[in-house]
Amino acid sequence: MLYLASKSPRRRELLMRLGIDPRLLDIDIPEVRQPGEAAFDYVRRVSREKAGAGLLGIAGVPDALVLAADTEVVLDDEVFGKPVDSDGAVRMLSRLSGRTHQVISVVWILSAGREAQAASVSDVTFAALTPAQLDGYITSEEWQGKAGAYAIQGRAEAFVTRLDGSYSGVMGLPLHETAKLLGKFGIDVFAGAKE
Ligand SMILES: Cc1cn([C@H]2C[C@H](O)[C@@H](COP(=O)(O)OP(=O)(O)OP(=O)(O)O)O2)c(=O)[nH]c1=O
Repeated sequence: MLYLASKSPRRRELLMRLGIDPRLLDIDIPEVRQPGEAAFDYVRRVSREKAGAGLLGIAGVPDALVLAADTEVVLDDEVFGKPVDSDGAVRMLSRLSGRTHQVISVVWILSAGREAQAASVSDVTFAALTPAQLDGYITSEEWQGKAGAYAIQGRAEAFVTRLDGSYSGVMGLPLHETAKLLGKFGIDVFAGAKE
């Protein structure tokens, strides 16, 4: 049985695209980068902690696999998580405007006896945003709950002049890497296996 340790509706939708309908685990991990912690190490750690918290929540369930992921936006080695309010969103989007940033997603699968992980790093280039575009985007509220204050799967795709990497990875769950990872645990998404 596959459990998804995530509150993100996007991650569930993306897993369902692979034909998997996971059980959901509600986890809440503090996302705080340690001083001196490299951006990539931070994303890996948080992803691992989410999976670990999920596994704790179902301790004793036989054959359980827990999948979790973390996605962060990185610019100039600064990690942009989810903005706390609209001012924070304006600050992040103003920084991303006219520049190329990285989106790092790490997927982690954990079972009682085994774990494996995969990462996806994408380069995303934004056009220079006009004040009107920025205002309009803030009003749309699509930035809420999204790393870097944007969702590529919505209006913000119109900001993107170039994407070098994984679209699903930017959205929160890189499907190529996830399918490969599931294969290591005996779940072949192309064989129609559901769990
Ligand atoms: C950059 C980007 C991020 N996002 C989302 C994916 C993630 O939900 C979120 C990044 O925050 P995360 O901390 O990775 O995930 P989350 O808090 O939403 O969910 P959970 O920890 O319970 O799994 O940003 C998009 O939906 N589209 C995008 O284009």
